[in-house]
Amino acid sequence: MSVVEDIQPYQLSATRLVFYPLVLVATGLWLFYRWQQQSKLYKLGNKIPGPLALPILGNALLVWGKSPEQLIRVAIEYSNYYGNVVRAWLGSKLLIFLTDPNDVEVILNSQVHIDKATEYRFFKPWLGEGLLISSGEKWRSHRKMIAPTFHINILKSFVNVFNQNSRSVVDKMKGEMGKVFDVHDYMSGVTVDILLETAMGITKETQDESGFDYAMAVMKMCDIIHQRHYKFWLRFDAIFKFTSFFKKQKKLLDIIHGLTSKVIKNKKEKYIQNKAQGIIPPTIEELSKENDDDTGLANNAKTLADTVFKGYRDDLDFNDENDVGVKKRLAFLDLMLESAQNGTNQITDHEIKEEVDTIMFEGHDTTAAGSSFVLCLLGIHQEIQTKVYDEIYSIFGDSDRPATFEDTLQMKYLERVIFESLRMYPPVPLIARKLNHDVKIPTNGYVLPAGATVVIGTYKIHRNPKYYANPTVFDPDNFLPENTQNRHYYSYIPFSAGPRSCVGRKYAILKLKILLSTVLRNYKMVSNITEDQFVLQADIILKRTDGFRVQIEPRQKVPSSA
Ligand code: HEM
Repeated sequence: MSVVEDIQPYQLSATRLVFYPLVLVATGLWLFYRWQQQSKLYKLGNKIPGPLALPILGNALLVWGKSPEQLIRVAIEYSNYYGNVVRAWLGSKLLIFLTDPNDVEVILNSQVHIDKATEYRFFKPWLGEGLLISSGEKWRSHRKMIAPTFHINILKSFVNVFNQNSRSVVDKMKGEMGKVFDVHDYMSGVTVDILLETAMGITKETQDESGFDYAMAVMKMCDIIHQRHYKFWLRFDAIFKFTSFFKKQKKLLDIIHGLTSKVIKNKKEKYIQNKAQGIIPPTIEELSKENDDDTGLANNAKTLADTVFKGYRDDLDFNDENDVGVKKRLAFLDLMLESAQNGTNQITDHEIKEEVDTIMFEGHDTTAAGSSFVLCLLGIHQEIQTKVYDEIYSIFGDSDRPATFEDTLQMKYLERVIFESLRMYPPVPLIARKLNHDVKIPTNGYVLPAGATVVIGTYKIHRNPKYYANPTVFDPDNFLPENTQNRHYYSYIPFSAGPRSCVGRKYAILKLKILLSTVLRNYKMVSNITEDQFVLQADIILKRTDGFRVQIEPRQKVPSSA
């Protein structure tokens, strides 16, 4: 019997079933690869240095299965090896990493390259088309409307909210005396409480169970989005929908959106009732122009931040110095509702909800991580903590009085400490943009093609020895005026820069000064863990996966000279 006769009919059909589809898939992949090689994206992308890419997969294996801690190490290694412009292929997706301030300026300072990368889509079910992820005309008009709600006069009206909540977290931390604990838990809790009040007007007194549930839901949602960034399979909606994370996300979003919608509805009803009685709240313009003669700070109001960020040319510097003090306090939500009702801005209730949700997210994880890093660093660098406390003592003595806005202007060394901490541990370590047009950058005249995703490595830029003499040493003097004045503006971008920079920058700095000074007036931070033991994770927000572990001791309210 011949060999062919030996093969049974069912074996032949099985061969056909497996073999032909395989040939078809392989041919399809090969044709795709050939087509890809001819594309402009591919040709321009491959002129940029980067690791050897496999057909179809590109460099995906370099990141496959890596934990967030490993990813940050891989990114730094490749950037050290290939230089300031590095390309990588994730399948057919081109990523270009930039770490030279001159190149970064071309992207961030542009009015054209303002679209966010597709990775930001994980926020969409939560934030909708809010400021962080929207693009085009919608982003432009909302930015124009929201930036003025962060006017320094409006921020000043939040000083008491910052004080009360800072005092309250100090009381809560008392139970940790003598133990090693994760200070991020406390910083995260107080940040959400402050945001509930400043963004939505929900105070401790008016806050019922739903306020607490909301705070927990915001924290858990951040966690799910973190998971979707670093667990590769969760990136695909088709898979994510069948996981327990999806069910959890649905429940959390019901809580978050339920509360925001309820608050907006109640506030709108109240606004209409008040209006009928002739009670009309002040407009954003009125609040921004208001002058309080009693503080007399006009010429004194410039801070280090004004110098450090002055080269950004963003929309946050509307003549703040002339405006001092404000008596009325309105949450961002009230201001947006008011401007929609009085016809100044065209914004629907749904859009207001998206913007409030966005502020709750953006304002939370960033400042919680920022404040936690500062407290850990001060626990490690005792001599710097002593200097910070001496400055605080010179402002407050041993009193327990709350901080005023004027006090925050005197916290010059603390401000340098905050800036230095944001340099070494920027809460947003990466900024990603999708290019819709080709763009030429100064480094080697490379042309970055439309369709590529540009990833700006803030963490790496901040540790460039060309701009910081000892980049890995925590040294607040990096922000002495003589050291900042000639430094490239884009070598320090914790809040991003240009038209899409952080709208909450001034809010964040003011809040951090009050919160941190209140904690330090009551406790001495202590840490046995040194910086080289920090385990950092690369993610949307830079955190320590080993936890922000510190100890606290009661503060002896005396200056070091006593
Ligand atoms: C230390 C604290 C903070 C840091 C380091 C920080 C950093 C940033 C960065 C880097 C961006 C740009 C993100 C990107 O392009 O992908 C951004 C955007 C933004 N931030 Fe912040 N942020 C902080 C605090 C806040 C606070 C407190 C708020 C609000 C209360 C806020 C609201 C926003 C909003 C709404 C955007 C989007 C702006 C736009 O696209 O036009 N941020 N932030």
